[in-house]
Amino acid sequence: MSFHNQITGLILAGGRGSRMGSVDKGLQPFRTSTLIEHVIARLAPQVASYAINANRNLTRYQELAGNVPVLPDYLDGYAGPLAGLQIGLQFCPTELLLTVPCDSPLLPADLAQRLHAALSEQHADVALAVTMQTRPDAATPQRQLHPVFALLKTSVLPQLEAYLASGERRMESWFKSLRVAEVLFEDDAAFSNVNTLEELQALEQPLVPAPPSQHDAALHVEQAQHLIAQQITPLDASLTVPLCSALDRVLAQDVISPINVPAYDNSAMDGYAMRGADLPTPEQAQATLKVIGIAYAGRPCALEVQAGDCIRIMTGAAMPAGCDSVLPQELAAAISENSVTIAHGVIQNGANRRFAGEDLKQGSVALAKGKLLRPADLGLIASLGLAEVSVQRKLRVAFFSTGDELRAPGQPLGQGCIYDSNRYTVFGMLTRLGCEVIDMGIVRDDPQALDAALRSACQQADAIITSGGVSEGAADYTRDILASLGQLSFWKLAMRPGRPLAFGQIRDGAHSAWLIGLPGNPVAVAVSFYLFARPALLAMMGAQAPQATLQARAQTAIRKRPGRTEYQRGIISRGTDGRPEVRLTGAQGSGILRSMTEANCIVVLGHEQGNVAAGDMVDVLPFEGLI
Ligand SMILES: Nc1nc2c(c(=O)[nH]1)N[C@H]1C(S)=C(S)[C@@H](COP(=O)(O)OP(=O)(O)OC[C@H]3O[C@@H](n4cnc5c(N)ncnc54)[C@H](O)[C@@H]3O)O[C@H]1N2
Ligand code: MOO
Ligand SMILES: [Mg+2]
Repeated sequence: MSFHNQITGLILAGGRGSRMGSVDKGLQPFRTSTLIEHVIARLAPQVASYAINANRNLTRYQELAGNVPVLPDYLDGYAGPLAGLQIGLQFCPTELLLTVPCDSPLLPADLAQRLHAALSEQHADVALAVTMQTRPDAATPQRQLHPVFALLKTSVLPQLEAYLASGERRMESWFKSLRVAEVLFEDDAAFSNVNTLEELQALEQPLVPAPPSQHDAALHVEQAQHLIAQQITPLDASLTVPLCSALDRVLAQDVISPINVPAYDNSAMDGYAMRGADLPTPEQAQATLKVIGIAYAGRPCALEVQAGDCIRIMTGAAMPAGCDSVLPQELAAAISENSVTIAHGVIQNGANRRFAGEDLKQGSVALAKGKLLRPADLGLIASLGLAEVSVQRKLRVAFFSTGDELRAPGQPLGQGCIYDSNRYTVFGMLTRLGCEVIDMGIVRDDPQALDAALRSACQQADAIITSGGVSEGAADYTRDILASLGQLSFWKLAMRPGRPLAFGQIRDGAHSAWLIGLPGNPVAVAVSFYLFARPALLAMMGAQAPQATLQARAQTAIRKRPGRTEYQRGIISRGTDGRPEVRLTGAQGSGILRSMTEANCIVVLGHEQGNVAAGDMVDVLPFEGLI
């Protein structure tokens, strides 16, 4: 049996938040949501189900987590984490309970898996996370226990209850009475918890932009993305287009609903509209109502029902005066030409009535500026009666490949030459992003040719995407020309593939354009486009389109060197237990484009991460929706 099925998660959110001014920590805003939502996103894939231990705002927690159990302490007076553990163990439906605090939003994705392995191997009662921390006052790293990150057997509950009954409340000293397995985690930051609002702010801004003098330092992926996001502002250019031309474009203004949707109360079923007051009581068992008229969608019935009356009604027809409930016709006990019989208990008072404005209220924001318009968005705008919509003008993006060895498909291939594939990958990605593309072909490895091509692109385009010539070879000129025409922001990244990438802005006369110089290797082109060109272009469009990662279990071990982020081509599928699992597509060389076409996702292995064992959870970026 997979370890997931044996583990119930418990998020400890029952503290006073004293050092944060007594706020409810789990509900504090963090990045785009709340602390606890980040914890849930990390914990949920690792466990069969989870509950929250909270002592305040119970309904709010329930709403955020989608109706998971929210358990207040059994002991009174904010008795600390052991009180949370007690109620968690009492509730726990599985053999094992995994606790995590609500204020550690970066908790490890492989926490459950690694604690579980140690617990089983060492036949322990509890497995705890440990990291090595170097404190300013100590010369060597010290072992730091994280007792709130614990995997426990539920069989320890009687021991915990006896300990609490003796008046004890300290967690670490209780653990001393148990068989404990300690598991060393490398990434200390994953256990960072937030005690003060200052710490929260510090965690919100972990990305320190590199100073301009450090162009040559290899930036972390997140630092580079942060620099791009800091520098790019949306173009201020919109136009009004007919609805059918707005698909895949970015909304330039909020769409405000001019009407209530639906505009009037109506029926959700074909059946009989009636007064809920006429439904039979248990004593009556049945009631027979007189059918006095018929209501169609688009043809309302003007009659008003009196006690004992009903009106035959079609789905979407306006509710007739006096009616508040609809009996679906298949639930009637008997139907004759002029009457319908209803048994007790088949519908509730108010059933099957759609209220005016239940979808959208007049004057409310139906869609927010920045939305990338998908088919359902067009439908929603149409449902408001709007035939046109204000969208961002299409981004104009010029692109070309660089390299003396490149030949266009369809041309003969000379000695030492290869076909230009990057331009077609880039064309596809730009087109999918809804850009107006300007294909400038192949440019030779020649500084003058490159200078001329970039100036011409700058005259025509908002952004320029090139490939090749950004590394340190004798024929790699892109960075130098970029620097001579404007400003190079950074070029070297701690990632693979895609180590070199030139990002900056160039000017020619009154025109300026952002330049993203992708590396030449074909897989590096695709990966770098995803990670840097896509967010940069979307930011220029003013679009809100975050990349969604998900987690999957690695089917095999993956080799990974800490100190750079790696992106490996993978195939994600549903495992025999119904959960996502991922395998690599084979050789990962950055020139092997075939393994990119075989893949349906990229496995993202974080900067600090080391080797991945088979069965570990890894982050995955699905291609669907990206390219
Ligand atoms: N001494 C070092 N050499 C290299 C390093 C390094 O750190 N030190 N980095 C390697 C990495 S990683 C990459 S990625 C490449 C990046 O190279 P460039 O951006 O300078 O690109 P080129 O040198 O022009 O070409 C590299 C490679 O890609 C092929 N290529 C180029 N354009 C296309 C195209 N349009 N279609 C298909 N294939 C293309 C080209 O023929 C080369 O094989 O540098 C490494 N070197
Ligand atoms: O960035 Mo390179 O793609 O590792 O060859
Ligand atoms: Mg090169």
